[in-house]
Amino acid sequence: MSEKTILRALKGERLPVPPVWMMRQAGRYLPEYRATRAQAGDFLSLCYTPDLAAEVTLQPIRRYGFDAAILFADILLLPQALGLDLWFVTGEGPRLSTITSAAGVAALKPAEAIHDTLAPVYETVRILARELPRETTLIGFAGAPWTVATYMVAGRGTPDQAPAHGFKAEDRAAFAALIDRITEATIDYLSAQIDAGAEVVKLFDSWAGSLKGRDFDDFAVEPARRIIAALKARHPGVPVIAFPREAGPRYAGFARATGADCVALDNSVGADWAAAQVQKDSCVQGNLDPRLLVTGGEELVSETRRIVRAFSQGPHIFNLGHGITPEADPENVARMLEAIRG
Ligand SMILES: Cc1c2[nH]c(c1CCC(=O)O)Cc1[nH]c(c(CCC(=O)O)c1C)Cc1[nH]c(c(CCC(=O)O)c1C)Cc1[nH]c(c(C)c1CCC(=O)O)C2
Repeated sequence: MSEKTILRALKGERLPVPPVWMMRQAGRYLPEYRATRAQAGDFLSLCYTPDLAAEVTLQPIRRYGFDAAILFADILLLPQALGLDLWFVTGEGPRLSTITSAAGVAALKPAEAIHDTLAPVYETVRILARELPRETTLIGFAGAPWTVATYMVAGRGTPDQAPAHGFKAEDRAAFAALIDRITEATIDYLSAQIDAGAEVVKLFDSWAGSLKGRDFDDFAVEPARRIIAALKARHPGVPVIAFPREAGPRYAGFARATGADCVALDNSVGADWAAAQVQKDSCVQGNLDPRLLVTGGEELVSETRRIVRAFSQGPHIFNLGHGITPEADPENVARMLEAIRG
C-alpha cells in the first residue's frame, strides 16, 4: 500500500489528482449529522461523547470518500479546559465567561490541567484511528492562540474582534501573557491528539486577518512558529497545516516564517497569485468559495476545475476557503468531487 495521498502532498509531492476534504465536512448540511446531534442533545455533548463524535466524523467519509477526516470537536473546548465556562446558544453561537485583565490570565489553569477536560477528545481520536479506512488521513486541530483569545476576551464571536484589540492596546504585556498561556496549552493539546493517533494537525486562525503589521508578527506568526517548533521536536515527521484566514499578502512567506508544511487559503486569495507566491514554499490547501456549494450549477464545476488547474504545478490539497454552510446541498458536494476526480 503506498502512502496516503494527503501525507504525500504535505511532503511536497505534486499529485495528478489533488487529495480533497472540506472544512466543517461533518455538519448541519448532512441529515445524518442532524440526526446524531439530536441524539446527543446539544453540540457540546456531541463533542464530549466519543462514540457519537467519532460517528459524525465518519459520516462524510462514508458518503463521499474524502481523503481526510477531521476530528469532530471545537476550538473553544480548550478555553473551557483552561477554566472558562462555555455554552452554545442555539441559533446564535458560543458564549464564554471572559478574561479582561492580568488577574484573569493568572487565574487560568496550568497547561497540564487541560487533559482532565479533554480526555474524551483523545478517546474520539483513538476510535477514529481504529475505524477509518486505511487510505484516509486523520487530522487533529486546535484554534490558533489569537483566534482563541478573541473568544476568551469577548465571551462570544465579534465581527471585528474589537474587545481583544482593546485588551491588547490597554495592557499589551497582559495580553501577550494570555497568548503565551494559550500557546503552551495548545502545544500539549495537539501533542496529546498526535499521541492518540492524529496523523496531521491544523491550526485555525480564523481572525488572523484583523492583525496588522507588528501585531500580525507577534500574535499570528510567532505563536504558530512556537507551536510548530515544539510539535516538530516532540513528533518529528507529523505535518502541520496553518490557516491564517484573510492574511492576504501575508500568506506569502507564512510557511517559511512558521515552519508550517502547508498553508490553507481562504477564498479571497487569487489562486494564480497563491500558486506563484505561496505554493513555491509549501503545499497549499484551498480555496473554493463555500457559497458555490449552495448555488451549484455550472459555476461550481468551472470554479472547481479552475482551482485544480491553478495549483496543478505543485503540492495541493483541495478544500474550501472556509467551512461548508448548513444551507449547502449535499448533491453539490458530489458534483464538486466529480469535477476534481473525474
Ligand atoms: C471559529 C471556530 C469555531 N470552531 C472552529 C472555528 C475555526 C474555523 C472557522 O473559522 O470556522 C473549528 C471547528 N468547529 C467544528 C469543527 C469540527 C471539524 C470540521 O468538521 O471541520 C472545527 C474544525 C465543529 C462545529 N462547531 C460548531 C458547529 C455547529 C454546531 C451545531 O451543530 O449546531 C460545528 C459542526 C459551532 C461553532 N463553533 C465556533 C463557532 C463560532 C460556532 C457557531 C457558528 C456555527 O454554528 O457555525 C467556534
